[in-house]
Amino acid sequence: MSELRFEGVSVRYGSRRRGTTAVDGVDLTVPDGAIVGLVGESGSGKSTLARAAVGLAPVTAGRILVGGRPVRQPGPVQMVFQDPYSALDPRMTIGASIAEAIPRGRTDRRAEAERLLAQVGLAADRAGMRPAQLSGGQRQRVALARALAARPEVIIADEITSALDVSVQGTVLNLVRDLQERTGLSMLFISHDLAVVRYVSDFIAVMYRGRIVEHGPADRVLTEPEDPYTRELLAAASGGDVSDPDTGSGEEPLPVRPLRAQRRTR
Ligand SMILES: Nc1ncnc2c1ncn2[C@@H]1O[C@H](COP(=O)(O)OP(=O)(O)OP(=O)(O)O)[C@@H](O)[C@H]1O
Repeated sequence: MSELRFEGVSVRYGSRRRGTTAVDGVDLTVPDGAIVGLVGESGSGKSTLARAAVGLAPVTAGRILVGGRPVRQPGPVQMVFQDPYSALDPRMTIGASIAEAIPRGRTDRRAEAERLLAQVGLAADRAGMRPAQLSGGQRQRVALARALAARPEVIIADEITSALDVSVQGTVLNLVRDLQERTGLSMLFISHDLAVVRYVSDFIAVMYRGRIVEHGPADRVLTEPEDPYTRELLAAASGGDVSDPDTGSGEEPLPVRPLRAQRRTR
């Protein structure tokens, strides 16, 4: 896995006179093997920044590096979206969708697809099913398996739990943490919801009107926020509205401190 680095990245849509600067001179690093949570309200530019890393938004200034080299397309960054249907062909079986994303030259694609299914917590017999036969949470697991199939250096997850029931969000977040620990993935994890971001992140970056207004270790940003906008987000999220499946009923709110940071400091 590799570091993802945005250096002075700007993205502008539209004409010079009547356009929008969606991303405005962003410097942001996702260290090798870390999860960076990117949080901010709708329209702050999070998705545009992510899309720039996979060639889906025009970089008008700055550069994006993976492992110190300018990012190539198609390349080492894989993105998972809010709506897993965008990545999964409804006519294809789950197994075929995953196998299709495995780079050519690998011998047993079927076995590899089954290994990836297991890695995201789905039984091998799901391979013959189609997306419509799965729940939203299961589809998101398949989307993650498909992203992993491409052997990326970095994964960008853009609002991957936003369309899920609250009771399912926690299981997908736990999967993200487990995958990161097992594979050493570098990950940019985007959500408008700080309660979600703090559950998985080593570092948190806060985006507001196209700029990063705060960035630091998750613990520090959550306990000593420097920017007033971060404080607002914290106040809004302090109840914690994500269920943690590990706590039994699935209805317990998340603790205010992120579990990830707690584990690291034990
Ligand atoms: N293809 C596009 N053409 C023109 N403007 C765009 C385009 N995509 C995004 N924008 C604008 O760029 C700004 C940032 O949008 P973006 O979707 O990146 O924000 P976001 O923080 O990801 O919000 P959301 O979570 O709602 O997607 C917004 O003002 C949006 O209207």
